[in-house]
Amino acid sequence: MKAQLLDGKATAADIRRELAERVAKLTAAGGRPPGLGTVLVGDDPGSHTYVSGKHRDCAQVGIASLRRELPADATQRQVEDVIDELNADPACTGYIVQLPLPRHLDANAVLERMDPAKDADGLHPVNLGRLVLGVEAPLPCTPRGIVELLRRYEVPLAGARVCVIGRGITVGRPIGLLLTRRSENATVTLCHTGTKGLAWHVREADIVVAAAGSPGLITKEMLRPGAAVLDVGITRTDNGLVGDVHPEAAQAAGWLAPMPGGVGPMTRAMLLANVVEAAERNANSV
Ligand SMILES: Nc1nc(=O)c2c([nH]1)NC[C@@H]1CN(c3ccc(C(=O)N[C@@H](CCC(=O)O)C(=O)O)cc3)C=[N+]21
Repeated sequence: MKAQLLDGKATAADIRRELAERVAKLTAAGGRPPGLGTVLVGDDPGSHTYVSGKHRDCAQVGIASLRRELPADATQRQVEDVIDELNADPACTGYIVQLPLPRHLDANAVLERMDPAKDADGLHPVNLGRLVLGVEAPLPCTPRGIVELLRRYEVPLAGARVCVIGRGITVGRPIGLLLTRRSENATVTLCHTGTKGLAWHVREADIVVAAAGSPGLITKEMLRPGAAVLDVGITRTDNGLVGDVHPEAAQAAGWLAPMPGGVGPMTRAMLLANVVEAAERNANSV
């Protein structure tokens, strides 16, 4: 039996259509269109591709684009000046700082300087804190995209055993906070490079979120037959992009969000959703 596809590409396209209608409503009322800012430092080709994709998505939905690019040797001061500028710019509804930043820069200081109300990534410490507290705030895009994908395909979450592999700030750390809310009610185990007996933990899981960045880490033999498997790993190799889930794992999985075409497009769609929601909040507060 082959796994049912969790089609992130098609689902993201549906979400963009829904968001385009909400943007049209905002602008029909005479408001200015929402604007997404991106701050890109350096010339990592992967980062450039991602940022360009985000602006293409914006154009489709009616969100204006504000691109800010700095050279790889930009100083902390120069990056923070751009942050201050976007915080003050009324045309910028929300923005992201593309990660990772070059190593000589202090990424945490940059993130803390952002206006939390303009944090389209949900990665500002105040917003991560609100997530812990259960206070409404922009949510981290990849975890939100994963939950949305599972919901739309009606993968059972309540009581499900979820195994997350990877403790990164954008995915592994925050996703447990979303999935263990009362509204989702899953039970989450967070595995990482220090985990003993990874295969055992994966085998217990109804849902596996592979976000370690380790090519082919999750094999068919590790999976509980019928498990939902979401491949969030992306490793650039000479043979193109490789995910964390071994290609043969599809034979054991009940559902599969592949890479590409799974969680990546959902991440981008949730970024747009965070911006549209921020614009709606602004419209309601004037
Ligand atoms: N501040 C910040 N926010 C981020 O959300 C963020 C970041 N920094 N840094 C890098 C990672 C990575 N990331 C991806 C988003 C979409 C795809 C995506 O759409 N992938 C396509 C394939 C893309 C391709 O072919 O290159 C897919 O999976 O189908 C991939 C990766 C967001 N990130």
